[in-house]
Amino acid sequence: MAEAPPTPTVLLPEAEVARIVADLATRIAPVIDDETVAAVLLTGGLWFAADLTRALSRTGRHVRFDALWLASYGDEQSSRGRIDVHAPFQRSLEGRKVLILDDVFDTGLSLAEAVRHAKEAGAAEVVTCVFARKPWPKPRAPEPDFVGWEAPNRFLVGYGLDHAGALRGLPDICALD
Ligand SMILES: O=P(O)(O)OC[C@H]1O[C@H](OP(=O)(O)OP(=O)(O)O)[C@H](O)[C@@H]1O
Ligand SMILES: Nc1nc2[nH]cnc2c(=O)[nH]1
Repeated sequence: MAEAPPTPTVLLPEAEVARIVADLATRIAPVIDDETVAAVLLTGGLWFAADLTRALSRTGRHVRFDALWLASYGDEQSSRGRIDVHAPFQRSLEGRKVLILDDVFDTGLSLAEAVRHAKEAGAAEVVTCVFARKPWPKPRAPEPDFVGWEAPNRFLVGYGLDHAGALRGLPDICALD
């Protein structure tokens, strides 16, 4: 029989997640406007993007929304170092400010690729925000403009982060290692 997966250890309970998202919204709202396109990186960024856009609305900032479906990890626990584009942006970004949202920043390859796609699509300005940033021994470029939480160097699950497609719906952020 297959070995049971390790039990997730809670690192950031959902109340802390909510507090961090609300704080991010108050920091981001002044640097964007209602013409800004919030662009989520699918799939993992979906939970954070849903919460952040609602938190922005509570501050009176009602952004547009789009998605870019990138995949670098597949079902692995480390980056394959190659980014596949499963689905491009759906609407024109020409001349717009774009707020790219993702759940986690690790090697930085996904965010760099997303910024490149947004600029290629004609974005006038690109602002980036990740919920969690993991440590990395070498410089990463670009660093996100906004970071919610400095995460430890562990394999994270929950709040969009998956283990081979599972556990994304955990409301807390947990470590699986
Ligand atoms: O900084 P990086 O090393 O590029 O890692 C970050 C990316 O890894 C995860 O995506 P993944 O490719 O696993 O796809 P997913 O969104 O479907 O989970 C996560 O959602 C980020 O987009
Ligand atoms: N699920 C998951 N995906 C990642 N992508 C980059 N880092 C991580 C991580 O810690 N967990």
